[in-house]
Amino acid sequence: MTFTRLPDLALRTYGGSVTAASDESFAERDALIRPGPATFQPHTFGARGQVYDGWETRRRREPGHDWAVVRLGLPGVIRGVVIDTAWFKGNYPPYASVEACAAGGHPAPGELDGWVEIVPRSGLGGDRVHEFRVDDPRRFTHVRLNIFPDGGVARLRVHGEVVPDRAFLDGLTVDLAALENGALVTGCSDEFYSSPNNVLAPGLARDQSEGWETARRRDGGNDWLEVALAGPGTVAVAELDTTNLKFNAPGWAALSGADARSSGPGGPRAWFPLLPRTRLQPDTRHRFRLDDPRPVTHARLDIYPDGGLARLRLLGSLLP
Ligand SMILES: NC(=O)NC(NC(N)=O)C(=O)[O-]
Repeated sequence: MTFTRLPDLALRTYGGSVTAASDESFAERDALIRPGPATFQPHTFGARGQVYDGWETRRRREPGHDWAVVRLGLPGVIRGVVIDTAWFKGNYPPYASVEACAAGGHPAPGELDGWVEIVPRSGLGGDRVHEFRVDDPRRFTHVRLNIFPDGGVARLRVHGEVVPDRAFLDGLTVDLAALENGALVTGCSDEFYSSPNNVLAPGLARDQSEGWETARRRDGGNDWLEVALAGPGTVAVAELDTTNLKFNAPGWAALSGADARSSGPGGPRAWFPLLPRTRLQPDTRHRFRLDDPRPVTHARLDIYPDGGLARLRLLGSLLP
């Protein structure tokens, strides 16, 4: 699997923040982790110059280089970094590198230490997407983008596997299907309009695009997705949220569970029902108490016949 299929651990909507930068005279650092591709309108000049949807520093007149620190919304193992210089044509940085560090607690940017290089100083082009594979098995909480010597970067994507802090999971009732707890969509019938991992994202979906939406289905079948949960656990409450799906909510949904420890991670899943086929309403947060005490490692959501979902929450507890 290409690393760009993994969640972007730095994404603003996953709780990421650009906490410091050496300079942001031309365009604000926050744009680096905005969802979606960068936009551009030529000949749009503000008080600071041409307006860019990205982070852009001033032309340096002294030695040194510019940098921006990003706190990952979802700490984890970084599998690859994307540096996108979209629309920066005469003002892109010719070189960049990326460092990462792991910090506990809630440090201020200046208190971070133990930086290690995860992308060596590499050449960049203007208005281009650059993908760098990362091969370091450690869990990181922050990254630092260095650009040499200055210029503009539209987006920084930090793809990887979420590794949650177990201290905030063990012995508690948590969302076993949350991206931030380490859950991940492992299979899906259709992602025509938007990614199925969206249903595991933190917070509420602000609009239809922040949920999962499938194409209209014409073959008599039904759409579905499969989630690897945060770990083996029992599910007490299922929340199926169709918020923002007003004319395209599924008519019905069913939920199943499976314990992959009995069949092996790649083996066939022995699904058993957690919630029978149940009628759904558009634009509604549905909550259901489940009463099956069997532990599960995976969940499968079937929607009938198509549509999508804003969020899927599976509240329960991990096995000790
Ligand atoms: N935001 C800018 O105006 N940047 C630059 N200039 C133009 N025209 O884009 C530059 O780097 O001097």
